[in-house]
Amino acid sequence: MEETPLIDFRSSRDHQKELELSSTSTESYSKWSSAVEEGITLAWDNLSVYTKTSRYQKRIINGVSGAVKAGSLVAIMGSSGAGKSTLMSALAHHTMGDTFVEGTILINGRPIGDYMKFLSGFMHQEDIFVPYLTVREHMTIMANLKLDRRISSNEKQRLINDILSQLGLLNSIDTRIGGGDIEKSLSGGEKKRLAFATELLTDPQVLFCDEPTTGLDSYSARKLVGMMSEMATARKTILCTIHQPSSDVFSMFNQLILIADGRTAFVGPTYAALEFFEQLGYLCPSSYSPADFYIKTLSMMPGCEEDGGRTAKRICDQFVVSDYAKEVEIVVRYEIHLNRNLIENKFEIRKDFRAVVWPVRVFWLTRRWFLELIRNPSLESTKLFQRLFIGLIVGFCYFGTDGLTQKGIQSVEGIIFMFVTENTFNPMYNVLAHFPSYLPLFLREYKSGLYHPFTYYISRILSLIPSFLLEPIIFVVSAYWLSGLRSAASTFTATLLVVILTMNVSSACGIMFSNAFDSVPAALAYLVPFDYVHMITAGVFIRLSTLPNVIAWVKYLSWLMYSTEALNILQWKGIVNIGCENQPEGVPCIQNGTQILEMYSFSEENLWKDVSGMLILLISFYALGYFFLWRKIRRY
Ligand SMILES: Nc1ncnc2c1ncn2[C@@H]1O[C@H](COP(=O)(O)OP(=O)(O)OP(=O)(O)O)[C@@H](O)[C@H]1O
Repeated sequence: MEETPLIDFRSSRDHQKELELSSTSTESYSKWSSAVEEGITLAWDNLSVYTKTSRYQKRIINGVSGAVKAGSLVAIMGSSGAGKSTLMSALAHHTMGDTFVEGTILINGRPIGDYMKFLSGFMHQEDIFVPYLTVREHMTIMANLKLDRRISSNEKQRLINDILSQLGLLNSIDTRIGGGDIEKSLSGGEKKRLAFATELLTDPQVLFCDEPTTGLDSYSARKLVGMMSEMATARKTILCTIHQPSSDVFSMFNQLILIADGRTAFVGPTYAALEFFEQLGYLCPSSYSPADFYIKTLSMMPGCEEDGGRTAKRICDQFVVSDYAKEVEIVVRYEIHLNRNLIENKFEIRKDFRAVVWPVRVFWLTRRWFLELIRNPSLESTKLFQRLFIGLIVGFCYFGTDGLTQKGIQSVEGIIFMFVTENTFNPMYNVLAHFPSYLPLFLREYKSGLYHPFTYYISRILSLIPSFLLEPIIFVVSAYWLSGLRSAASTFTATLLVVILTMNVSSACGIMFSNAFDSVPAALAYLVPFDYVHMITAGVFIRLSTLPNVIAWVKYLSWLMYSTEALNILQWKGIVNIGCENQPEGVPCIQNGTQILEMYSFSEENLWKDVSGMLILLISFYALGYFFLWRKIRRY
């Protein structure tokens, strides 16, 4: 394959000395890297980015062109709101659903596309982690999701230790990442470095970093940018939006893109920007750092927007006709030429890469969610204790119930009601926040190609399965024997299975609702009336045969009805000797289980129908839950 000739638009000038840094140790991991080791030139032409809502459309980036070649460490600078993040997201193919991009973006002559997920890394401005994981756990899980499956565990650990040590995080390897109420956790700067470390795992060819130094002290910022500079010397292409870098940090960037109000004010070597500003009559005072000077000159200070705007416009207009713009134009035209003439692109994405197989991906994700679940005290341990407590209260309240007496019938019905409702409403509301709470993390990881939404969905559900089993077991075991229900082991086991199924259907219904709506309050607003309909049609509060036709069909969608009927059958089937002692005169005496079942319009024959009905609902709720999740992510 022929080597793509790269045009060096710095070659015509005496530019600053390249930093003589030893080749980065991340190079040694590129054996299994997801892209082959060739330089990447990124070029964009007439690029505009819009946001569009139903009510308005706004142009954020305004027909800009530019190019960045392999080995560049690029600072994208401009005042707040100038469009830096938007430009970088567009170049990284990382735009959100309400944003659309017009124009050409090419990587070595190839239009950018979904393949960017495998070629590039993206470090976001705001870090999102699973707070209950330690640094080691986070990195291990990420390595197992991102890296080639042929890399051994030992190699992965070596790579992780190496990256963490370069970023000064080795001492914190067993510290929880933290956030919220976790006491011992990483500092903001350490989290930033951890986010960078996560991106380094795959040794990407192009790295986009949105304000990587924000929140770092000057030493850490220098160290981080120093690492990026080393990567650039290894032919990586790195773009960073950056705010107020110190002079020595700024001097490590060899390319500069200045943005003002969505337009390009400068693209070219960092050393040349001062010269360009000087040509236009803007001299950097000796007391100013160049970075501050550019921002100040281009910014629209409150109260002086008009003047600032005029200055920025003039600089942008002058840049378009400058020699610097012409040099950029040469690279852009060359890339477009490669594209038009279908010249073979000089990189093959994932040529030798063997991705982790699906079940292994599910395993690592499930492990992550499970760790989060068991370590979050507000979730699992509290819930298990609560179930034990309520189970014991139910058991003591109905202590020693004798189902073979007239009074006992009502108690048994009360216990069944508690078994059904306690395993319906609590679990259903408990899972409502489960999916929305990690939606931002999921969207970010999904967009970076880490996994398919289905993998995420399955793993989140699998991580809940232990509690979906443990909770009803604790509840039934603590309540069943105390309350004096039928003592046959087979009846107890069947009751336990029905209750477990009930809890699982309820949770699946909660998961469906949590994915169908954008927030927990919105989901609750619809779930509460939904629950009422199902509760009324459960058969306890109304004889099912008397339901008006218009609503009678709902009972077939009510797992509360299936569960109540199944538990009634288990308690009353075959019971023939209910005593009528002390029954007041004139009050009818119920003598056997069949009469009780008939009283609620239940049938002894329906046990398997009830179980099947619940299984069908379980599968349907999970399927609909996934459909709603899939529909939701299409908006982003
Ligand atoms: N999805 C969006 N919907 C509406 N406006 C948006 C959207 N994204 C960005 N903008 C607007 O576009 C402009 C540029 O935003 P952007 O985040 O790119 O700026 P920035 O230069 O990175 O700013 P900062 O340095 O403060 O992060 C801002 O005025 C912002 O409010």
